[in-house]
Amino acid sequence: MTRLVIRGARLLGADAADLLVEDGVITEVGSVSAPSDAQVLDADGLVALPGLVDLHVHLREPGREDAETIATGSAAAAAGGFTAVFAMANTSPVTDTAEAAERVLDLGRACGLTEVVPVGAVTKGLEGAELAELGLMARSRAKVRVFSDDGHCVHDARIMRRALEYIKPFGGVISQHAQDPRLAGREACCHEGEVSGRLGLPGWPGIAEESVVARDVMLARHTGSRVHVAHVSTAGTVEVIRWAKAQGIDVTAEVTPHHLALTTDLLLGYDPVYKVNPPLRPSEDVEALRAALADGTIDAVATDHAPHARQDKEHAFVDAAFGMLGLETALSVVSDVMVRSGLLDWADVARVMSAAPARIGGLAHQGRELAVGSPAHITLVDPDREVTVDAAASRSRSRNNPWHGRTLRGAVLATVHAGRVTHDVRNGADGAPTRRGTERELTNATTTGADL
Ligand SMILES: NC(=O)N[C@@H](CC(=O)O)C(=O)O
Ligand SMILES: [Zn+2]
Ligand SMILES: [Zn+2]
Repeated sequence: MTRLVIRGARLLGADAADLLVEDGVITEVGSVSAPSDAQVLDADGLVALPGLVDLHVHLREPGREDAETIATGSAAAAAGGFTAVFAMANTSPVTDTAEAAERVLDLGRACGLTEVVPVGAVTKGLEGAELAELGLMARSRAKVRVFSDDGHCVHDARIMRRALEYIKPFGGVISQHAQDPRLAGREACCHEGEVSGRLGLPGWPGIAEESVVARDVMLARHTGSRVHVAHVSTAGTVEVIRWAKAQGIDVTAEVTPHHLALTTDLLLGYDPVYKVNPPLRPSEDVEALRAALADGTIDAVATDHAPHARQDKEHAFVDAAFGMLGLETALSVVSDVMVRSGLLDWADVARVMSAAPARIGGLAHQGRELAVGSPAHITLVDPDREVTVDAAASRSRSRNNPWHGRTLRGAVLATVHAGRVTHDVRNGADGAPTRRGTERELTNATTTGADL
């Protein structure tokens, strides 16, 4: 039996306590006398959250292992406090078959640093024309429940309707990248507004998102099925979701840390690190997103971690790839922007970064209260620790980190996944030994030949 004792953690809504973990399950909460064979993790003064769950990451494997692999992405996830991540289907080949989904699942398990849950494509090849094998993916070992063409919008209303009907019997959900392709064309690369005018860049208007979300909530109502709105970025979308929820429509939504914190004016320096889809919006939108996360209109925070190799990102703004890293900084950004301002407390963070995403994604064993009988997925947070982000220190294989050089308050110090410590910053100076340890495990455990 493997045993772990977590000493003196601040549990939500309770006093500090020790946790005894045996074979991956919490077996005692209170004052625990450590068995002699137990590993001990000091959590004095740290907030213990249920392991964080990310509904939206891009791990790039298979196809773009030069940007990220399931191994490097898993290491970044563990460092960010995540015990489960949903890997988007826009890989090469696309995750649009049961075999492809099982392969992602198996690669994630071989790493063992976090649960890697494959997202299935809605349409074959993400082409928007023909439904993918939704039922086969759902019935596979990967038990796919979340389907998304993310990177592309399921823009054909008839396909969206069919997909919603199809996934309803097995409790699936469609995560929609809401972007009307006619209102925000391929060339659109920043928010349509004053800044796009000044920069002379083609704009992506908020209505391109809002109009698709309005249509989709009506399709969800019509089919009685479930829609999840990926990376909500505008105040107008928040209004639509608020209305839909008030009608009892089965809709959920996520917001990214970057849309909660960063605004369009960062683009004035033409730095492609800030190029992302949907684009950074003006501060009025950012304010509305924060308020919506605080009042529950937006259910979850999801990173949309989107690593890109240098040769794809370091271009003139119009030509650079869309996307930014997010896994390692998410908790710190949420702490800095939402907790310090008093908009959320730590119990709310547990809800929006763990319980809600676990529920939306259908993971019954994740997002659970830290109590006897729960699986030991635990994230230990120091709410007062200041971190200055260093892109070069990332576990990710890519360096498109918009937080580089910024100081954020609140940080993940350790992560426990299924009873195993997958990250511990204090395990030596600046976390370096942890990192080496992690990398050794990774190179041993994967077949990708990742030269970490
Ligand atoms: N968010 C992004 O800017 N890019 C994502 C795709 C997506 O989430 O739409 C990517 O795959 O790089
Ligand atoms: Zn997207
Ligand atoms: Zn995405």
